[in-house]
Amino acid sequence: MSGLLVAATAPDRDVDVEVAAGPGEVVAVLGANGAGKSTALALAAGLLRPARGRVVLDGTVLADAGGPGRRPAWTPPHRRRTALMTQDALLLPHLAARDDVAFPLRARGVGRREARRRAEGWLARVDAAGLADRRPAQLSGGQQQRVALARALAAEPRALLLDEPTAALDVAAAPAVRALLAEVLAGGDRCALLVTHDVLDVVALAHRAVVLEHGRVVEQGPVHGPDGVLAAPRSAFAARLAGVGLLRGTAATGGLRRPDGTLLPGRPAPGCAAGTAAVAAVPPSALRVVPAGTAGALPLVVAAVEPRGDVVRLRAADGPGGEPGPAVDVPLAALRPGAAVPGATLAVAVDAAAVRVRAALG
Ligand SMILES: Nc1ncnc2c1ncn2[C@@H]1O[C@H](COP(=O)(O)OP(=O)(O)OP(=O)(O)O)[C@@H](O)[C@H]1O
Repeated sequence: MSGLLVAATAPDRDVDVEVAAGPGEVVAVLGANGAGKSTALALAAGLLRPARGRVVLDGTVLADAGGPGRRPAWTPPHRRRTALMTQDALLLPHLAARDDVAFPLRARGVGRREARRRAEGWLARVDAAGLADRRPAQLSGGQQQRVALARALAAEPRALLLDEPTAALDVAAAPAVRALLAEVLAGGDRCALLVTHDVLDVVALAHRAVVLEHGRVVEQGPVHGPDGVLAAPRSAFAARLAGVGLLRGTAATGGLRRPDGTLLPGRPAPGCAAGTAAVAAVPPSALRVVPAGTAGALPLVVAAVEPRGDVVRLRAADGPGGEPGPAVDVPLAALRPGAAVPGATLAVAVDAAAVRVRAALG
């Protein structure tokens, strides 16, 4: 099998994940702090030995804890054809960028001159040719990440492991590094796992996403499309990341039956049978404030008020499982006195076509 499979339990941590990336696929690994994202990458990179399960890259078993009919196996990190890039570039302080990038090549036995020549090529690849002679102290955060990416690529990995690569960068540097990653990740059959808390990284770089909670995969699917993890999330974490409200109930013809008996209009996804536990993903664009008493309107009790440019986002309280409450955007000039305060009750019309109803997570 081509691509990367991490189906393993970490030692001494309550993390037991199954994450796969096919050839050329970028998989975003999402979840709250402590969910197990970095642990999944550490298992792939060989920084942790699995207590159970295995890690396989392009059909080669990199790690196997062994078991009935399976021998234990272990490939050390530097032999794995994986490259890890973290939010801190971790460049060696005494080395010029050229020598830092040449480091993995030298470790693989490439001669000094040839390693430097190739290192310069990789620096050029990440638009950092002019930085070859500089040491880390002479580089900005964004420049350091470019050099770190060149070093990762120099190892010619089959799997790139990116742990919050844009998290430490300022608002000017992050888009440039993101664009560079998009270029590097596009095409070819090298796969990647991308840990991020940034929805822009997810939409710009990833094809699929897995969501971890307490060391387990709770949700996975494509990033894009109407039933993707962002448009139709099923976990509270993915809904919050996507800026989408999430309501619980049971699937019904024409929407979601809420515990209070009201029907939230929406489109049940294929296979989401009426009467089964379900969640509705409600983007702010699906809601519109209408005059009180409008036929079919639902009440929204404001819990939080967030100014956003020329609109104010009025958000209902979170659900019992921490699901983000649905929110409606109201143009500043259209706000009535008393509407933009916690406790206010608004009437909202729901665009059923924009609300996706999917089976609740087990
Ligand atoms: N070095 C360690 N030794 C023991 N337990 C650890 C270690 N590092 C992390 N853990 C535990 O393993 C679990 C998963 O941590 P991990 O760092 O993988 O989460 P994460 O999703 O990457 O979080 P974050 O977003 O904060 O980076 C947590 O319970 C954490 O406390």
